[in-house]
Formats: sequence, C-alpha cells, structure tokens
Amino acid sequence: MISLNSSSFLSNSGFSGISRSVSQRKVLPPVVLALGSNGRAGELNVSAVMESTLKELRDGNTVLEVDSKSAVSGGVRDVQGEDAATEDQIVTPWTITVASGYSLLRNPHHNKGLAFTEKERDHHYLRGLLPPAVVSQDLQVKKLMANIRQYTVPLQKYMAMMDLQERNEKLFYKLLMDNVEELLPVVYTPTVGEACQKYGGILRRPQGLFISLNEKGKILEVLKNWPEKNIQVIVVTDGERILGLGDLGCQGMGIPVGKLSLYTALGGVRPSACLPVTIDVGTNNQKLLDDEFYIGLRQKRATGQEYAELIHEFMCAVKQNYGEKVLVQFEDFANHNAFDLLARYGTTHLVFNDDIQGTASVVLAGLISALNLVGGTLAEHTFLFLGAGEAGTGIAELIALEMSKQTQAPLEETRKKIWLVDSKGLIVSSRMDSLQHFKKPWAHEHEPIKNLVDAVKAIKPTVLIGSSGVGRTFTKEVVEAMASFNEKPIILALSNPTSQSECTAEEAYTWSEGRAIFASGSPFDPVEYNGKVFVPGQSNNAYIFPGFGLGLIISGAIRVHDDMLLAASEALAKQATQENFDKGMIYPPFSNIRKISAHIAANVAAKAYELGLATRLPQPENLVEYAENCMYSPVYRSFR
Ligand SMILES: O=C([O-])CC(=O)C(=O)O
Ligand SMILES: [Mg+2]
Repeated sequence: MISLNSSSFLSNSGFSGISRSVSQRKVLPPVVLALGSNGRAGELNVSAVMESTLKELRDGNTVLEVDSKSAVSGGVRDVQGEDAATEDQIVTPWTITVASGYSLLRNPHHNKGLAFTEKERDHHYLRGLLPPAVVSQDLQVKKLMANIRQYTVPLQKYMAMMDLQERNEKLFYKLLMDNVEELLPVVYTPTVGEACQKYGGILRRPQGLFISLNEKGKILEVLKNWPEKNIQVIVVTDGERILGLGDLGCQGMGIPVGKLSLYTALGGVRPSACLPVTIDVGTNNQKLLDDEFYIGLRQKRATGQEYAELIHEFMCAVKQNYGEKVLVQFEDFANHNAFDLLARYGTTHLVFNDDIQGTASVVLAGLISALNLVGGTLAEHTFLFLGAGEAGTGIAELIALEMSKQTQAPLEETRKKIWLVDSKGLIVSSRMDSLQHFKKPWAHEHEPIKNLVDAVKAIKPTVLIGSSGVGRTFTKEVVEAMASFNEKPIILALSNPTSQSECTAEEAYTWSEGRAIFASGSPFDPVEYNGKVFVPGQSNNAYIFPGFGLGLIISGAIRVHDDMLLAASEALAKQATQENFDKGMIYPPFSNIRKISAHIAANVAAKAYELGLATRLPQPENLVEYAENCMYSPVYRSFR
C-alpha cells in the first residue's frame, strides 16, 4: 500500500500553520486514491483534511485551492498532473475512495494501532480487527521504548525502528522526537552505517526510490511511480562514499532514509514531502558484488559521460516534476563527483551538499561557541585538518569566509591560517601541480611534511580537525603534541561512524589531561577523568540540515547561498549556553533540537529574503514563530 499523506492536499508546502490546526481538529476519514476503477495497481491512501478539499475532489474539480492561509507557494493545483498533461502524454487514472478496515490498519500514514478509539473502530470497520484495549499514544511510546531497550544488538534496534516506520509513521516520529538522544544513534550514525553494510540481508520492505542505469531514459516516469506528489526535499546518494565506510553501492539507501527521518523528527518537514533516492550506477566494492544478498546492479561503477548523463537526467526530471523549489540534498558522494555536482547544479537548482556545506556549517558553529572557552577571535586561531576531501575543504572554506567577513581581510589571506594534511602529507605549494582542484587553495608555502604528528609540531595549530574517514589517526603522540602548546586544545574527530573516529572521547580527554575541548561526528558517552565528568559534543551535520532545509522551504528559496550557511552556523552557535560550556560542550543538547531547528530555519530564511532568493512573499513578521508553526506534529489526528 502506498500513500499520500493528508497534508499533501493542502499546499505545496503543507506548512503555514496547517499541521498545527490539523492536530486540533477532527479530520475526515482517510481517503484512498486508487488507480483506475479496479484499483489493480494498488491503492493510494490520502486523508483529506478539509471538507472543502474532499468536496472539490468529489465534484471532480482538480484545482485544489485548499486554504487561503496556505501561504507557502499557494495552494496545490492539479495534484495528479492530469489537467496539465498534453493530449499525447500518458496520465494515471486516479480515483478516490475512503480507506477503512484492514487496509486502514496496514497503512502506515493512518494506522494508530490500539489507539483507534471505540468510535473510530465503529466508523471505520475495525471491529474485531483489534483487541479490545484502547490505549493512548503515550502508552504506545512507553511500550515500544521498553521493547527497543530489550534489544542488546544495535542492528536489532534499527530494524525495530524501521518496522515501526513502516507500520505506524506517527508513532515512529513521536518515539524519535520524545527520545531523540537515545534513538539518534539507532536510526542514524553509527548504526545506520552497519545497516547499510548489511542492507541486502536485513531489507524487508524497500524504502525510497531506486534509480539505476536500467532506468536511463525513464527517470521522469519512475518519479511518477512515487506515491507522493508534493515533494519538498530529496536526499540523494550514489552510495560511493557512505560515511567513512566507502563504496556501499545501492545499499547506501539507508543514508537518505535516515537523513530524511531526521528532516521530519528534527526539522519538522512532513514525511510525505520527503523523498529518499539512491542512484545505482554499480559498485566497485567486490565484497558486495560477490554477496548473494546484494540488492544493487552487479557491475562496476559507471563513470564519465555515462554517469554524468544519468545524473543529469535525474536532475532535470526532478525539476520538471517538482518545480524550482524542491531541495536536492547530495549525500555521501565520492569527492570527485561531490564538488562537480555542487558546482554544476548550484546555479540551476536548489541544491545542498550535506558533507561539504552541512558539515562546514556545524563545525563553524562549534568553533564560534568554543571561542567562549578558549578566547580570541577566529582569525587569531590556527587550524590544521587531517583529511582534505569534502568535509575538510568545505569546513576550511567556510571558516576562511567567516574570518574574512569579520576582519575584512581578503579570502586569500584568511585561508593562510588554515592548513590541511591529506594521505600524502601537508598540502604545500610544491605539490600544487599534482593536487586535485579543490585542494589547491590550501597549498601554502612550507617545506613538505609527510605525516600528521610532524605537521602538528611544525604548524602548532590551536584547532585540530579530523575529516579523513580514517579511524584512530589522532594518536597519543598527536593529542599530546596538541596539549603541549595549547592550554585548551580544540580537537574535533569528525569521521563516521564510531569505528572511523580519529580518536575516542576518552582518549582525547585522557591524553590531554582533561584539557581538550572535544567533539566528534558520531556520539560518545560522557567520560569521567580525574573526578570530573566531561560531556563530548556531537559535531554532526544533523544539527544543521533539518533546520537549514526548513528555512529554505518556508521562505520558498530557489538557490542556496554560502551566506545562508553562515547564518545557520550563527543561529546554532547562539543556542549553546553557559551551562553547556561549563560541561565542556560546544553544542546545545539534541533534546532541544526542534527549537534549535526553528532558530536555524528563521536565520536561513531571513538571509534568503535579504538576498532576494525567497519566493514566499510577503516575508512573515516573526520567522522563528512561523518556522515553529510550520512544523509537522506526530500527534494522532481524530477520524470522524
Ligand atoms: O551521516 C553522518 O553522520 C554525517 C555525514 O554526513 C557523514 O559522515 O557523511
Ligand atoms: Mg554524509
């Protein structure tokens, strides 16, 4: 069963306070859109939220001007695209019926399990299909958390969460939102990494859209197979660099699925507006190619023109199908493609690379906060990176940009405070000719240095950032060197998942004798050292992308601009408090993430308006309040 969520009928945004009011009013029974009169191709469930909407549908009026308050980009017209299609185009013969009984229970958008009331059980043919007990959503949350806590293997917890998402979507989000710190490591890094490695073996119901080389020439049709029409965010991967785990081919799908569940839980974007996509051009991972359970194309990766053409077809189809304002988030592409795709589509589409830009924004926020603990301005610090790929160069560039804004010094000058080490050693000007283009701005005058520890001793950075995807590279010698010339060395071990972290929190605190200011990409538990408890921060783009995307959506932005990344960083940094700093934390806790996301969204939206890139006009007066009101609520709706 595929379904069109209630709000899909409301507006392109589904926002503008609608989800708020929806949760407070009775809604019509879930409506099923079916393919043709025989429903052969499967039903499509839609809960129509407003009487008028349904009436218009019943009247055969496909122009759905639903709600005058539906501020973001107006109402939805011609949802199925039938009116807009020319006579020679193929259309789908949708009809509409009401979901009930067994099919209602099997529909994850509408299912409430034992929380269906007596009245709903009567009205919706559920009698006998449920045991007599009627329970609250809170009790369901309590029961599921107890179940999940019983599992000792993280992958079991992951599978339990995925099953819940497929069974009862609202309960899944309620669970995740109410227990965000506990469940983030389950649906996201580190467990999602293991899930991708074993995806073929654990897959039950496929999630997201798989677009492989087999679909070349048909991508627009494939997009139309997705049941939801009003997509606002697409997270797409080609699986070539999944976290720090390398090429996982088609099994990278776990990443877009996980990222988008955070878009909803942390950023309040409606689940029905989110589309996970994996582009399968093959894999160079021989282990997967030999794995009988592998789910992708069994061939080596297509590259060059063949690769570029498939991606281009996808990007064109996305814009054609969903319009100018759909956000495409590139995720976990290999370096060589990530930079090119961002450059190629940055001027024509609303695109965002999470690994380059999201990670940069979260790290800059952490550094701005860390200045409260170490003193000085950004420009007074010296930065050394291990790893000169997407994250390393992306962060470096955003720091240089912020320094340049603060000091009025040209970017070429501020970059000189930042040094990068890659697999061949310190990036210096004598290596210029052999460097990939994205590393060239960082080739400064210096004699060559082969390894990290010597680079640390020579450059004497105040901030050390690991972004190489290679674990255990911040050795005792490296951390001790940092601690020898810094009172409070800032050490960020960003690589994911935990197995790839440059060092553990315990190592950072122990080897620096409790002086390090530490944060990592994947979570670590608090560490006790010499009687003091240190709480490591999680420097992960999950702080940024949900709020960032929300800001783009609520402003109707049509392009991403670097200043929006700075705006997001500043908003996040402002959310960290003295109480957090006292515990050694440079980020606020994830438990406040919805509020944090609203502030990030508001700052990003404000920047979009300032830059003339916003189309949702006029600008709402109070953007924080507006962002909060727009957020999806996982509370059950009442069916009449
Ligand atoms: O997914 C995460 O945890 C952060 C990220 O984007 C990556 O490591 O590629
Ligand atoms: Mg990533």
